[in-house]
Amino acid sequence: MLALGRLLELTLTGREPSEAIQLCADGCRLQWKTEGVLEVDPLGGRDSGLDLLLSAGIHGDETAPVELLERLLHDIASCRLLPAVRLLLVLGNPAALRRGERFVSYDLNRLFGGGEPSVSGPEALRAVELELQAELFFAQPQRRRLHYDLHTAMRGSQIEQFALHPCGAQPPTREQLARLQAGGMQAVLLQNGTSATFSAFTSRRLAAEAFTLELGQARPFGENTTIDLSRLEALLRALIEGREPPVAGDLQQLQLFRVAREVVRHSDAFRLYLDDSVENFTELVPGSLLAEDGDGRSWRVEERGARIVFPNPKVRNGLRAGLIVVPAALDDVCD
Ligand SMILES: O=C(O)CCC(=O)N[C@@H](CCC(=O)O)C(=O)O
Ligand SMILES: [Zn+2]
Repeated sequence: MLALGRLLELTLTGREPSEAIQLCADGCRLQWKTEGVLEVDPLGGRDSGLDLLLSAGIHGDETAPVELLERLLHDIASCRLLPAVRLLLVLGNPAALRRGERFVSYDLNRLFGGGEPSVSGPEALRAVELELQAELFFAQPQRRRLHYDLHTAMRGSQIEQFALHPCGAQPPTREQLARLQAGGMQAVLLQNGTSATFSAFTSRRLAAEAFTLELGQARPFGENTTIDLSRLEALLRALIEGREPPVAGDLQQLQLFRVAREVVRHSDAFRLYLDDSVENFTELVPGSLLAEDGDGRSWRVEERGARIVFPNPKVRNGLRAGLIVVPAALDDVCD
């Protein structure tokens, strides 16, 4: 296998490759762009016109999707997977991946598109670097742009694999949803308002079809045996080879939700009245008190069918401490 096929090893050891460009025997070209970022260009005749950005490890303790990207790259670098797309592979936060922690000094996925101008440190620099890499990659006109940002969650989930549609993006199409369903996603959560995530950046600023994918519970490297990524892996292999898999028109199996309210931690007085064992998508009791903060702020459950996603009282002040979500209908979501 070509040395550039070992992107994870290079990244975890903080080494630069001795050659930044290598050619596979079948003619595809691998180019190391910067730490954790590798571009794959197909042979001219095999290019399907898709620019595909796959990112993982934006949070350094979410390793299953990093292992998935590494498997795909190994197969590309040993000519077992023949790309027919331009592909950018991104290991988001190398310093945090080396520590096995969500972040080093600030959550990287809150810093894209100038999310927190006052924040400095390694993640602020990395956000700018990844924005630049994504901009360069998606700079070619007349091509289809697709970005999946792969994550795993801190908690267990009643719906194990789901996609988040970023704030500010065009409503998803039925075809996009069907593709996600084909990749094993059981639900799609539509967000509104603003957000400074990587997928919101590529969708809003770079006009990519972009989704964050949640793929199970976060575990350290080598301990991801209970997460089944087979459907997503099959979808990604098909996309990479330029075989758009047949997408079922029937979206009945796919659950849809929208964010009704965001719970934001404003101060150290913030209290979340949910047990640590509560899973994502757990139904909330109508009328119950969900959280309180200083200045008399409180969140009481008002919405019918409300569920909680990503509850986390330990975030920094000013950041999201949970999402109250409600069911949505396909006809209200898509044209
Ligand atoms: O488990 C959690 O609390 C968070 C899991 C995670 O990292 N989720 C992403 C979602 C990004 C998005 O909203 O598109 C995040 O919080 O950054
Ligand atoms: Zn994450």
